[in-house]
Amino acid sequence: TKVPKGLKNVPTLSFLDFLITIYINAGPDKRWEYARETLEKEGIAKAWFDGKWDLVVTDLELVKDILTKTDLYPKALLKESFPKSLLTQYYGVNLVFSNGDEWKRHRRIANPSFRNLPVHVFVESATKLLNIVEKIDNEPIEVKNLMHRLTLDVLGKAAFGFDFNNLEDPNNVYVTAYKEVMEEFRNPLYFVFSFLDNLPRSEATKKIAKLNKLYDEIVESKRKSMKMDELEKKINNNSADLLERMIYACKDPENPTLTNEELRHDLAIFMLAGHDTTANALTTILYLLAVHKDAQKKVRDELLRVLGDDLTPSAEQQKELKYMNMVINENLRLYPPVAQLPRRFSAQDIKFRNHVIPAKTPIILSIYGIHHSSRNWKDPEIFIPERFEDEKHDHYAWLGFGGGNRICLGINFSLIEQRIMLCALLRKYEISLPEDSIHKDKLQIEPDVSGTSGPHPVPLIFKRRTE
Ligand code: HEM
Repeated sequence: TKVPKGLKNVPTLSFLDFLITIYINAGPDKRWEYARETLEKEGIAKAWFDGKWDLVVTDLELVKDILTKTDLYPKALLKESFPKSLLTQYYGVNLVFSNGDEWKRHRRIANPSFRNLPVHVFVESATKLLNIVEKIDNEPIEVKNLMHRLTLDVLGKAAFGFDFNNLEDPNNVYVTAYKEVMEEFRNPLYFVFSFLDNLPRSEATKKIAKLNKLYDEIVESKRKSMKMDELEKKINNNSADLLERMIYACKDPENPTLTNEELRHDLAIFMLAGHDTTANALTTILYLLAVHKDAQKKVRDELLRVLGDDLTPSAEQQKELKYMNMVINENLRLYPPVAQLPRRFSAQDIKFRNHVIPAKTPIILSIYGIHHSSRNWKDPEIFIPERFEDEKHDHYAWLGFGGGNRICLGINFSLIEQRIMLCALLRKYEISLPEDSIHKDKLQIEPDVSGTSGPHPVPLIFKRRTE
């Protein structure tokens, strides 16, 4: 396709390289290898994708503009990018994929729900996790699967009071339905060639219908049966889930309300935004601690000093877990679970340096690239938690949770969940990587067609501590 005039002088990422990355099932790390030289030098590049020219961005000045001027750079909505896709059927318009007033309506209802976090849910799941690990002392346990089961349980309970019980029952019917739907979404062909969405996918549609029915029933029954004074009580004693808090917020005459369908789409996106991301983050952080024994010891010493036997750090204590927090940041820098932000596009022609980004150009912000660029970080491939000691880095060089007003709503949710799981595991276990691990030299990362990415399965050994 013809290159728009304003993008003529923007360097081009090779389409052949792109096809190779699809063919070899490359993760964000391998894709960055192909793009690194161009993007480290220029900060922007154009890439042909699905019949259009996309702009890939790592330049921090432009990144700041994109994240702060959301009217100039709205998000591409699913129904616009993939009109007939299963993704659109399942996620619809929601808190993550919406713009302007519609987004404000969702965010206003959801914001207060994230103020009090369900620490009891985290602790309950941490206890179940320990029960599982305890039975397999000193043998490799595949951590990625375990962390996905754990965070699915946490999210189900915290978001809508549903116990997937995936830690204890890996083949629960709803878990299977959820996994199968996610598998359908992962097919890269549908991202690259969206015309394929015109073909019927009846099996996949049925699976989605099953999950939608579950969410719908939960939303409807809560809306109908919950009396306001009951809800208020639950909110006051912090036992209400996110959905109940959102339903309660809808009743406030000051707030615009959300329909049952909109709430269902929010639940669906919470499951993706909150479960896979934190699961991948926990997996990679456990891998890093298994490989960097000195860091593991420092995190453990610190948590024993700050918390002793307690499993529920207060807000004060969480701040005191300084080294753990640095390791959490460094983990999200090295292995950002959201490797690239959902696409934005330019709402009008935008001047940038000597280029003019034409209106409607799809824009991809590469978090992986920003986190691994030697322009932003010294020795970007090396694990150095201390680099976060005095937060000297550029504000937009670390975007683990995004930035600007579309910044992640679940930051504290995820951070507290991660801290509690690390406290639970490290206090009792010494973690190490088996000698024959495929990750021995480097963590092997899976493809990231949908924007979220994580490692290939990571078996780790948990040896009970004797001290
Ligand atoms: C390590 C874990 C997590 C990571 C790495 C992560 C990352 C992100 C990123 C990068 C964004 C920005 C997306 C954009 O600008 O287009 C985002 C947005 C969002 N995240 Fe998270 N997230 C995590 C956990 C969670 C959790 C636990 C929840 C909820 C339970 C959550 C809910 C959301 C929501 C609702 C948004 C959309 C906010 C908006 O547009 O107003 N996230 N997240």
